[in-house]
Amino acid sequence: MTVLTLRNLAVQRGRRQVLAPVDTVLTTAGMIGVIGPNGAGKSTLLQAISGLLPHTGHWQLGDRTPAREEIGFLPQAYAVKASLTVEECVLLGRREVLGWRVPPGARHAAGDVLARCGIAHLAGERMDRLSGGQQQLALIAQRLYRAPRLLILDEPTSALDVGHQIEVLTLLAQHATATGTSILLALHDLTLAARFCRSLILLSDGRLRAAGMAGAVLSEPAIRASYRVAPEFLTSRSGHKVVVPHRLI
Ligand SMILES: Nc1ncnc2c1ncn2[C@@H]1O[C@H](COP(=O)(O)OP(=O)(O)OP(=O)(O)O)[C@@H](O)[C@H]1O
Repeated sequence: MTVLTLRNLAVQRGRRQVLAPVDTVLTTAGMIGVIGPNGAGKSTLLQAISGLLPHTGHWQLGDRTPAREEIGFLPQAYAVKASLTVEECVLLGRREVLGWRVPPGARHAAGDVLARCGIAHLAGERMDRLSGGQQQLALIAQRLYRAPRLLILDEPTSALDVGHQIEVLTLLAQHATATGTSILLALHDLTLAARFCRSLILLSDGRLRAAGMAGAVLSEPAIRASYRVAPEFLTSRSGHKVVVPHRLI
């Protein structure tokens, strides 16, 4: 069982501390979700762990901090302008290993990842002619193809329809279990977070509000204080927790 340790991880942007020291230890069995309202510091935390933002404090996975090349990071949705095909985009995920000559086995493996992401039919399409959601699926496929030790995804389902949200989160959870990859991802949908993440980190106003097992983090007082909504908790027919936010009155 791998453990993610964050020790006083903090980020300063200019004169402002946008992330106050985060100090917690979580098991990475199952996915770890990072939740919190807009501007809470989710992207900041993920970018700091990815090595893209200078930070103070320390973090490690297991008994060491992984090198940059062992981390796969997918930033929040952005438009891809490159005139690459989807297959080429996926293959670029392992460019350092493959070089510019792509053996047939590598193309086969890329095709397999595209099929698992449900977009094998888009392999020959140009990235810059895809919809936002299709681009997001292609970029997730690229990160999976890269197969890093730690996969960090910033709102990977933000542009996806409900069917693809479930498909991608199921795929990521299976990938984590099958390969032992640790996955850390920011999510806005609390019902999806409850269903797919074993552990959660809840941030608001640049501070850690709660961390631990998903069921404990998604408490009425924590959600009320962080999101300023009154949550109603239901249980779906399949036994999953459903979080319905209501306006505070
Ligand atoms: N480039 C920047 N320069 C200065 N401050 C920034 C910059 N980017 C983000 N911030 C500030 O850092 C704080 C945390 O932002 P962050 O993007 O981490 O929030 P978030 O939880 O990911 O929000 P969202 O859900 O809206 O994506 C915000 O107050 C934001 O204004």
